Amino acid sequence: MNPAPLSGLYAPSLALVTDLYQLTMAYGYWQQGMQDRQAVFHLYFRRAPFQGGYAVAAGLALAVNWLENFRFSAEDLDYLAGLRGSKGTPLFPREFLDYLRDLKFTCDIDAIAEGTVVFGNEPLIRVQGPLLQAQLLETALLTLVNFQTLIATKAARIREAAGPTDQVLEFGLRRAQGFDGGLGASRAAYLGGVDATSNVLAGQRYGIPVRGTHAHSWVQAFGDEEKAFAAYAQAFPDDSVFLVDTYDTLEGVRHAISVARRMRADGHELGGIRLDSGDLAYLSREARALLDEAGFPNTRIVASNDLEENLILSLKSQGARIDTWGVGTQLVTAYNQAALGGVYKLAALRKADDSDWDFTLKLSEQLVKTSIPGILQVRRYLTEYGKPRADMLYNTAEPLPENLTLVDPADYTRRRAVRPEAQYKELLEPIFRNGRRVLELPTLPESRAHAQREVQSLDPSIRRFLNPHTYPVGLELTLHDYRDQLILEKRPLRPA
Ligand SMILES: Nc1ncnc2c1ncn2[C@@H]1O[C@H](COP(=O)(O)OP(=O)(O)OP(=O)(O)O)[C@@H](O)[C@H]1O
Ligand SMILES: O=P(O)(O)OC[C@H]1O[C@H](OP(=O)(O)OP(=O)(O)O)[C@H](O)[C@@H]1O
Ligand SMILES: O=C(O)c1cccnc1
Repeated sequence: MNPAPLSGLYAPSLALVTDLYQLTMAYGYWQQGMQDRQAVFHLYFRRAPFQGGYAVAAGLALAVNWLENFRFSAEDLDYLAGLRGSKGTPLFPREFLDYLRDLKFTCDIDAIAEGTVVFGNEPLIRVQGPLLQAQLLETALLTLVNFQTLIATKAARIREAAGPTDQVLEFGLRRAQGFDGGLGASRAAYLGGVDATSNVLAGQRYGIPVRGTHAHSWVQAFGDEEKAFAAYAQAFPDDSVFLVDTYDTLEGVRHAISVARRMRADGHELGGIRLDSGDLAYLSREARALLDEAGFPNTRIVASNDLEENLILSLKSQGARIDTWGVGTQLVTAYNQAALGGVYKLAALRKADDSDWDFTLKLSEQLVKTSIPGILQVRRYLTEYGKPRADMLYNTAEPLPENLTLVDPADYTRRRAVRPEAQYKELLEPIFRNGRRVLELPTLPESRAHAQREVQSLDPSIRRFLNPHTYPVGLELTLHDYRDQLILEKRPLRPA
């Protein structure tokens, strides 16, 4: 189960998941007769989130699902017909709305597979097609890819801290940014590396394994911890994890052990205990000792309480004996970085007489924020062991020189020569041609497995949380020179 069916939580048509200005620009292009000029847009972010060294690309399957359902329904058009400008006249004439009604999606889309590690300035999605259509895709593509990539990256960091063998459970729904935030976060968190979610709707929609323990209310409802545990064990004799901190954590562990003994006499094993407050390092060590002494070395210790990657690392360094991490708020809200600042920029436009491309850029006072012109591809060079070594952005509309040089877009004096024999792969792959999907997308578990291999293939210096190394992403020299020339042409010469 991969793309979300566009039903239930959503309206049947989602073309109105956009900003008004996309539609006003679309109308303007149509009025000017520019609607079918071929255009190229790139979707990319400038800096990896969480001050980290990488991001995990995510959201493509949701974007594909949205694109395959892209159409303006009768209700959408009725609504747009009712919009008025400040003088009270209709914003959009009927002829334009008829045009939207008959609009067929015909773009070519290339994208980087979900789960791939990506870096600043790299197009995750490249859209080539009629200007009006390509413009209309901006907002929804950004909404989907920014959030999914943000949360998948956070999950990958939490997975990194927990290590390959601990279990990581996502418990965030109650603290998420609404139903849709919770659903999307559960998907992205699974893709990024958590093992399961407590979010049942995400389980149903995406096939993510669902897991859980019980709340304090369960214990409170019985008033007596042992009775509460025994009752839970009666309901789920082979699937019980007892929350032991309602009154006194270590007393709670003793009560759990006493119930676990009775369960064993009946042929069942206690799955685990959960700690949700207090000093998790100390309490988990003490709990482990009590469980081991009592003959329950395989009973798992789950911890929760505002956990995130740095806290997990700290708990591990304190010798915590936690083997299952329940992570909610910090993961699904990407607590320390509210959003990924991905952008969608026009990079090429056919000339009015269709004779050639004009490559376009958006200037900025800061060079790093100036966009990159061209019809870009991302080429990833690999070490002899197949690990990422450096990425090159190049313009596919121009011939590549024989000797390739990468130029750091933030500092043109930093360059690397590409060895001619270096192995590489092209990251942007065709997803749509002329509006038709040409690639079977991987399933969500396949993308998740890909993400884990990808993150592990990065050098630890790039994966670390504190001051990670910058992975080299360079512009191919002729692209760099061309961009520089365009910047100089466009930048006004100010008086000294
Ligand atoms: N050994 C530890 N080292 C660092 N941080 C810890 C340690 N143990 C717990 N924490 C974290 O400290 C924060 C505060 O936990 P603590 O249980 O003291 O307060 P609390 O959440 O207010 O407790 P309660 O749920 O009882 O109100 C949580 O994020 C928790 O995960
Ligand atoms: O801390 P988070 O990372 O967000 O993980 C989710 C939290 O949600 C629950 O607490 P809550 O107080 O809502 O309910 P409970 O403790 O009674 O289950 C759970 O016990 C976790 O502490
Ligand atoms: O199952 C759990 O333990 C759980 C679920 C949601 C939030 N906190 C904990």
